[in-house]
Amino acid sequence: RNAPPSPGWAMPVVGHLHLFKGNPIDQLSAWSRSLGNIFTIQMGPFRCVMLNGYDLISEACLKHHESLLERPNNFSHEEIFKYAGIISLGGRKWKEQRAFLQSTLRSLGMGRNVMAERIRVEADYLLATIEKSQGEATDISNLVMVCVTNVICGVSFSKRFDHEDDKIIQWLGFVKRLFELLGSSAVINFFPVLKYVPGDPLRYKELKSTLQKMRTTIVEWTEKEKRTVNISDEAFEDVVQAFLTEAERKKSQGVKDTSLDDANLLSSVLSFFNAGTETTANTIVFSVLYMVCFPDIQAKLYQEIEDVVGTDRAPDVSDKNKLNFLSAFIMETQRFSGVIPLAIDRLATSDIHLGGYTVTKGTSVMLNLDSMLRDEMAWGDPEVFRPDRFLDESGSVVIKKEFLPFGIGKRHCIGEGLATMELFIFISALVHKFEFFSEYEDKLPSMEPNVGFSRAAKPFKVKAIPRTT
Ligand code: HEM
Repeated sequence: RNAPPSPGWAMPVVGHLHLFKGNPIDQLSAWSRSLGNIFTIQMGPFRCVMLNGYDLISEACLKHHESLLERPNNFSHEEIFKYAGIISLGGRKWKEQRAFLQSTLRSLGMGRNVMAERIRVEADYLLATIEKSQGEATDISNLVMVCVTNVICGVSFSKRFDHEDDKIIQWLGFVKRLFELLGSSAVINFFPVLKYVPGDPLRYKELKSTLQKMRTTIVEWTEKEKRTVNISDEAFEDVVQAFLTEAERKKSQGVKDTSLDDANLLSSVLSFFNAGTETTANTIVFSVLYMVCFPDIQAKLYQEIEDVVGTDRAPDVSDKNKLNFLSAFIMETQRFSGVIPLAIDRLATSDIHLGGYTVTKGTSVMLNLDSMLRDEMAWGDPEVFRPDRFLDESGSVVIKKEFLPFGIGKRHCIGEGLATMELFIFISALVHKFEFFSEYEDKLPSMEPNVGFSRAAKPFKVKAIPRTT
């Protein structure tokens, strides 16, 4: 039925899974080169259409948005989110959840700017902890992960943990193990019957118990029972308080059919942790890696801060519009690292006509964000790290339409504002405070990333030497 082309013969049961060779993201890019920007792959029982390039992705997300609101019924939505919360909901319930959370996050970032305050506190802790290393080679990735996790704890339920606190160390252990277990049991996504294999060869039972521990921890942290809710309160300091107040308000108005309930509160907060910590932490760690690998760029970043802000204080959000090279560097870090290569999958709920083909109802639709961030036509030399590509001749910031690391359309990343603020505050504080060097005199760390659900820098250590002012 005028379906987009596929890479070859789909075997019974496995479909095209047998054709994947090496890194799956590279394989998908290779197929887009041979088959074009739209193609079909059968992954076990799931028929998926892969979209590449700005034209098709923006057409799908902007013009056909209403047909792509739902998520497919798959393993991760079922096991991680139990089909609840902002990431997994679809249709009307998703619209309500999204509108509420979006306006709450926006309010937290305005006026007194509770968000910026919380990020600043974490940035100060990060600098102080790195300084304790006294120039010894250190892997900063865990430290950064604790700081961005604390930001999500603060924004969600006004909590922060000391870096040595058992609770946060245990949480990071869960997160690390969750990603490993999602890898080992991924095959269940395509063959659900494997859940029932005796013993636990695919670590499915361990996955379920890890997720249960994560949910219990979040319930504990939100301290719902201890909170008092007053529906006339307009001001709030965190998402949980705003959520409970709005839920109570709806109840008092007799609204019954609402997604503002306990199950969605828990899964939405869990979504913030799952979508908003590794992504942000990995980007910050990549920025330090690139500073080490490109000392001239690192020097230029510091020089700009010295010229525009001075050396007495770290930049704050009000300086952002004057620090054009820093903004360009952060965007190039996001483009070059491509922390999220594929957006979160969607389900076509009606037939969609795209690129001369028909995407039939019931198909999963996957958006290859990498195909835009590394588009040769758009960037010329996408394989080169060059922040200047985001500046014009007069030094003003220019952003190409293909720069979409947070996705596009109504279902794009809800945390974009928070993430952008975090990247600016953390990265500018690091540049201002330290000069970073490779662990070795004669060798730079590898820029080749580890690829899983997201991209991360391969483990590396840096020497952080405080700037003398
Ligand atoms: C550098 C950091 C981040 C990157 C690169 C990133 C990227 C993305 C991308 C590509 C998507 C999918 C968009 C789509 O399907 O079109 C997404 C969705 C999402 N992100 Fe982020 N994200 C980041 C940080 C955050 C933060 C800090 C939060 C915390 C609030 C967050 C929460 C979410 C949620 C809840 C969704 C699902 C939205 C929905 O389904 O409506 N993200 N993100």
